[in-house]
Amino acid sequence: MTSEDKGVDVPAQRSAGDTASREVLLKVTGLQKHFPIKKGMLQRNAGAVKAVDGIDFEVRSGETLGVVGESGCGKSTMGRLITRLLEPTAGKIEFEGRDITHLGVGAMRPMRRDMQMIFQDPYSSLNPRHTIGTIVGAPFKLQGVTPDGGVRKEVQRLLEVVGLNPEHYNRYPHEFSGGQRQRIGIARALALNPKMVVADEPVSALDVSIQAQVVNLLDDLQSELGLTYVIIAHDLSVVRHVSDRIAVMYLGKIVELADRESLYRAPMHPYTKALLSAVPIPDPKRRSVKSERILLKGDVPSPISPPSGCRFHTRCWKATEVCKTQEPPLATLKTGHQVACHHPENAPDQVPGETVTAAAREAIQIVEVSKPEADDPEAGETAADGGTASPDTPEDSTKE
Ligand SMILES: Nc1ncnc2c1ncn2[C@@H]1O[C@H](COP(=O)(O)OP(=O)(O)OP(=O)(O)O)[C@@H](O)[C@H]1O
Repeated sequence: MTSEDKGVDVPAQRSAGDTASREVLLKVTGLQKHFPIKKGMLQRNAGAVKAVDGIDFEVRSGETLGVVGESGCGKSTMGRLITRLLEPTAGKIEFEGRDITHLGVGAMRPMRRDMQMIFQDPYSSLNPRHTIGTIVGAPFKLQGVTPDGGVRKEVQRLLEVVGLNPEHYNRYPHEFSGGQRQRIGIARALALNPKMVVADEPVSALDVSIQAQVVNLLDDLQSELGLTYVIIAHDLSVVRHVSDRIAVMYLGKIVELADRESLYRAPMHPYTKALLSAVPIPDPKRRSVKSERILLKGDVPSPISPPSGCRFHTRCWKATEVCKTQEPPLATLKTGHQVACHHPENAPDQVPGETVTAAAREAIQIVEVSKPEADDPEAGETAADGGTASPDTPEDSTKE
């Protein structure tokens, strides 16, 4: 997010090319997670929730991969799979070239130092009965590690790194605001000096005025500590300025994966185009310009029985007969830009000559929205996002 978006200073935008030459830290191939549905006294198998249904991607050392998509598309499940908090149904996960797909708890323990997770809800992810000193110091205990200078000193250093007062070591989570609690979660994640951090909706439970501070903190920590991030978010405005590349998920699949610039400038998947139409325009000169928002009319189908062919065809305004029957592969149609679509935007049609179905003509509603004035940045974010942020402490006073 820009200073125009949020009214705060943010680091300069990163260049996607910066990380392209770095080594691959995480490689995911054909990853699946199907949650079985059991029914009746005998707990018979009655199908499965196909939460993640065959995804491939890589994350390079030092880069940030943003993962976006609507609620229920499988983002959190993907995050828990790659950090091995969940056992995959199929596919392969490699970390630094090592196959970790089915490592047991014991074999994973040393790997846990290198991959950490930050959770969405800073209220429920911290044990209310533990002091923040105990919470942030817990990873040392779990790993049986004593840092130089002792746990207390290191925890206090970590609290300072994330912008909290080290003197608050003995305080309890309820004494902190939402933004401060998320900083505690970040300090805990950093304790063992990880290589990769998976942040699952790290700011969506926070007030919009505090979201930028936490995103900026993550960005600063990445530069200082050389971290690699996978940042999960349900809307594109959160990951916009911190991601090098962005993966868009829909019903358990990656439908588009591209360099940030390329994705925002010329999205290829109609679903991405619809998501982007809800993101505020960051250019202050164009803020008051009217723009069109694409409202997808249909509900998200069930991941228990996703639609045949392209999973998005039931909500897509470009769908043709081939979309109903043939699943489009995630193909590289431009350098650094992969898309799974028979009729992509901003690229040659992969199945030209097909006619749009009658249902597709009814699939969307175009709404003209006036973008808010430049001097009211936060109003813009809320309006365009449908006001999704929940109330929080009004100011995130750190180091009080
Ligand atoms: N333990 C589970 N057992 C059964 N189904 C599950 C389980 N965890 C997730 N699911 C289902 O898998 C699908 C994907 O869920 P997931 O939480 O990964 O999506 P998400 O994109 O992160 O959504 P949200 O932003 O709402 O968390 C959903 O339909 C969800 O109900």
